[in-house]
Amino acid sequence: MARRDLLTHPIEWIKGKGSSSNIAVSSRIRLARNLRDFPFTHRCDEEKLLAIADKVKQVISKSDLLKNSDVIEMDSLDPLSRWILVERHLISPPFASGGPGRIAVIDPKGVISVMVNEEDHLRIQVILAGLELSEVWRIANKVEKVFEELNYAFDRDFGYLTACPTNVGTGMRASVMVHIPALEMSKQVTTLINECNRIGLTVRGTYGEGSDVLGSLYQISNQITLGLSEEELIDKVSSAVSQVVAEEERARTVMKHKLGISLDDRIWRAFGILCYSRMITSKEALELISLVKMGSDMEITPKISVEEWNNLVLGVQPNHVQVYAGKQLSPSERDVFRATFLRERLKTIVGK
Ligand SMILES: Nc1ncnc2c1ncn2[C@@H]1O[C@H](COP(=O)(O)OP(=O)(O)OP(=O)(O)O)[C@@H](O)[C@H]1O
Repeated sequence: MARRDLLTHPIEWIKGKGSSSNIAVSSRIRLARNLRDFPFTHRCDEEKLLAIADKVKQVISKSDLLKNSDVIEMDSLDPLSRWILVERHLISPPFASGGPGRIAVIDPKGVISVMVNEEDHLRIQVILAGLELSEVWRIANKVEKVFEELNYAFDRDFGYLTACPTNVGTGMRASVMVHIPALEMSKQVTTLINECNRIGLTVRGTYGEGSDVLGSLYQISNQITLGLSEEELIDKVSSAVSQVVAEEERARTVMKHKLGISLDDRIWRAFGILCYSRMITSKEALELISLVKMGSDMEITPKISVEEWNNLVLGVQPNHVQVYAGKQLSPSERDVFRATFLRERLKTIVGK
């Protein structure tokens, strides 16, 4: 796939259709599965990794659900294109380093993506907008069935066997990306993280384990995979996220009462910088976009739809900027390009 096509390939979650999607941006389930007849990926030589990839490709070619998907060999993509897939949440950052037998399978709607030969032989991922883990689970289950003929490594006592013991059991991580600027501004995030940890959930940065939080986007997911059923884990994450959504809404109302005009001023200043700056880093842009989105939700600044917001968030990421520009840019040229991109996009949004 050409780089430009990677940017125009549909991705369902960007559209923002789904419950509470102004705060619960996207729901994701990933299932880790391994093939019984092969060692875990870190113990496989190149020949075995390629054999796994071949088996997966054969199954895909026969599957009604997946046969029209793009099957992308990581090593056939240049690094920039790989990072576009990461920024769009279709593959994980470690997978972008490529390697033999590493393929990404992406369905035409951009709902399903499967990483082959990541930490596990198969990492099945489904993402939809909003707090929609049950629907995501329904789809993930169907994808899981497609690959079942490859004979999953499964133990009657432990469940699905995975390369990292923390995933043994269901092999499932159910996560929801939440946009919580008001909880951040009112310094309630540490309490939220502690509360989540206490009930067996974990809070991660925007791009998963070990990544930074960008533009107040946090990922809440199950920590344990053993001892509870998939449905129980999904219920646990869903009800915690519903509470977080309610707390974020409450924090916004309290902030509006407490800060009044100074909150309006802060949000309008963010809006002004996005509309008029001539150079801007991705970090600053994401922080300001986050404030302006909250301002739009609170009817302080002009309406920005969830889809427009998601496109702004993706569009300011370093690799997206590079591809939009169509040529290699230095970091400061990127900042100039990003500022121009934002001015133009916001003009269109405000002019609607
Ligand atoms: N709710 C979500 N919406 C969109 N993208 C998500 C969501 N949750 C996770 N991701 C993306 O999935 C990728 C992997 O995230 P993370 O490392 O947390 O999960 P994992 O690979 O399932 O976990 P593990 O650490 O157990 O291997 C990241 O790029 C992250 O952006």
